Amino acid sequence: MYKVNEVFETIQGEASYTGMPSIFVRLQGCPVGCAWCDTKQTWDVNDTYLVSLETTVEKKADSELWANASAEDIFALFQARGYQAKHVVITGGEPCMFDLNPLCTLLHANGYSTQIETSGTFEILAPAETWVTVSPKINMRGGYKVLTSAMQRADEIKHPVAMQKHVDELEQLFADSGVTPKLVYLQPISQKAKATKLAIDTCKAKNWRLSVQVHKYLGIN
Ligand SMILES: C[S@@+](CC[C@H](N)C(=O)[O-])C[C@H]1O[C@@H](n2cnc3c(N)ncnc32)[C@H](O)[C@@H]1O
Ligand SMILES: Nc1nc2[nH]cc(C(=O)O)c2c(=O)[nH]1
Ligand code: SF4
Ligand SMILES: [Mg+2]
Repeated sequence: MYKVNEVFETIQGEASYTGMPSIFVRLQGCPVGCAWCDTKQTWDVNDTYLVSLETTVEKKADSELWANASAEDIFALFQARGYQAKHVVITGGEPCMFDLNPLCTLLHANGYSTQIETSGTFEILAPAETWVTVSPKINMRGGYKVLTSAMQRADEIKHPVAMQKHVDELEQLFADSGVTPKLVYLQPISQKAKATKLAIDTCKAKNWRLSVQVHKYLGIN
């Protein structure tokens, strides 16, 4: 069973798939502890907040409510809701705390493409066709380390930045892991002007790409 915080249909707002109509499945639970995390409501799994899957879909605001659901339950929900998007983004929380093979395999068999948003701190259990976005978490409170296997599996790296230290840590990770990723995105933390300038200047200098969380500028999910 997967622990589901929310399911919604929107436009992917980050990195290579920006602009792609997508169904988001946000899973509950994350021990990594990024100070600037924009989804802190997904960190804890509290049995007091266990609800039905329907309830999580009808959320009007971020909350810690979550539901147990199988891959089949989640797919049935897409059909019941009449979602039209054919790309599914599995995020969290930290989705790689779950075995994502059953969900991705079922979705691929039904004509969907899949993408995972992960911190790279847990083994990635998903089919080869799944697009993997690793947003490596370096020196966060929870003390988790980015796995070299995650760096090797990544189709793209997306790194939130607010200060030069974050850029330096990323380059150190590339050196330590021996992985030189093909696609590197810098994402300004929380749309701050200083973070955005740093990201643009660094992208120009290193031939990396900018990812600006388009959904936040648009005021949509
Ligand atoms: C909320 S995380 C969930 C998936 C997974 N735990 C991870 O960190 O990749 C989804 C994406 O949002 C990014 N993110 C979280 N808070 C952010 C913020 N305040 N500003 C910019 N990006 C942020 C993360 O780095 C990650 O790329
Ligand atoms: N529109 C939209 N795009 C996103 N890309 C990654 C997101 C995430 O929270 O993982 C996200 C999100 O929450 N909304
Ligand atoms: S790893 Fe992802 S969900 Fe977990 S705290 Fe960091 S940004 Fe938030
Ligand atoms: Mg988000």
